[in-house]
Amino acid sequence: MSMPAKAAVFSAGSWGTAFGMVLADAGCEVTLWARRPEVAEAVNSGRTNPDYLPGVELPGNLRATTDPAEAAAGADFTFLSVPSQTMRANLAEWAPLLAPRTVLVSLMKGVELGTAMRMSEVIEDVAKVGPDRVAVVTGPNLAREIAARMPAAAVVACTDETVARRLQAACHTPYFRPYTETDVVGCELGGAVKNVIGLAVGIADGMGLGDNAKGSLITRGLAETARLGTALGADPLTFSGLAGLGDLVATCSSPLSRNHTFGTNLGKGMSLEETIAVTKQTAEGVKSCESVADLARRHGVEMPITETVVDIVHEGKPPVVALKELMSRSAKPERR
Ligand SMILES: NC(=O)C1=CN([C@@H]2O[C@H](COP(=O)(O)OP(=O)(O)OC[C@H]3O[C@@H](n4cnc5c(N)ncnc54)[C@H](O)[C@@H]3O)[C@@H](O)[C@H]2O)C=CC1
Ligand SMILES: O=C(CO)COP(=O)(O)O
Repeated sequence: MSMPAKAAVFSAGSWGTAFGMVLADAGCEVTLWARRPEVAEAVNSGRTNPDYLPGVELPGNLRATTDPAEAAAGADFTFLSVPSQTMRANLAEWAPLLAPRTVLVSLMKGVELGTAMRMSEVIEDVAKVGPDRVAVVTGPNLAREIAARMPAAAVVACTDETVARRLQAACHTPYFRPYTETDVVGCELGGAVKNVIGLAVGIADGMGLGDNAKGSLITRGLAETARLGTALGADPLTFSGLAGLGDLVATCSSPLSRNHTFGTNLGKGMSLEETIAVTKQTAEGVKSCESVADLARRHGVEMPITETVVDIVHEGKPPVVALKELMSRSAKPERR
């Protein structure tokens, strides 16, 4: 019988903890790194993480530590689940501690501000590893539903398909069904841009614009995601899969989504400061809307919904004005 895979998960937020649970249920030996001792203590002694997943009983084979070296030791897979904008600094600290042949797996959905780099690019840059040692997990995976062991599919992507298959085996459970993919660029962009479109849909919901507006924003949002992806070498078909349409539908229809909820609050008339104050967890689109817009401008790609989100969130443009401008853009064919 082969040894169970060893997994390190950095860190113990909503998704790190829920995904740690998936890995544990799939038979991996999992160590979760937590920033705060009280979180590690709650996981180890109480089998809970009340700050991030209240009411969820964690499996006994999920251990936590605040020592990054202990978490990283001997891991076949090292999962990274911190806010995208702190990842570079976090990984710079952890890189010397990583197991020599570990595969680094991004669970994150963001684009770095300033560099406009995807998370796998930041990982390669900081950890000095090739693309065959870097993978991504993405798809319609709201942490609270996964933690309740509700069924979901996902994508595990790596340019090296053998690595993707190993990762697939490491996280396949009766309630979590991962599919392999080699289009890492498309998978990462799908996840990062859906957070921005999730904000846009939330704003529309908050304004009471109805379900036709929602369907229109989801579809046109997917069109601009695919336009950016194609310019960056992604396979356009990836965006009609779990990493694109699947994730977009889950986020844009769920009150569990932080990005959707953030947008809804803005659309209802809350100020940015008030909205940030009531948002307890990471809503990646708030920062990544700027880096996605930056990436699009660098490649000469038009992303009107993303630009509108930047205007509303960061430039203080009233949503009613932004709506009027979006609707009065010049008429054009649906596909071009
Ligand atoms: N929550 C969800 O349903 C899902 C989230 N994701 C992605 O997972 C990533 C993490 O998100 P969540 O776990 O939801 O966020 P969260 O806000 O629940 O947890 C963030 C974690 O990062 C840690 N953290 C925050 N600032 C840090 C810093 N400066 N240095 C080190 N650690 C720091 C926190 O202690 C916490 O453990 C994001 O990129 C998100 O888009 C992906 C799929 C599902
Ligand atoms: O990525 C997610 C679901 O797949 C979670 O979305 P939020 O970050 O908006 O909560």
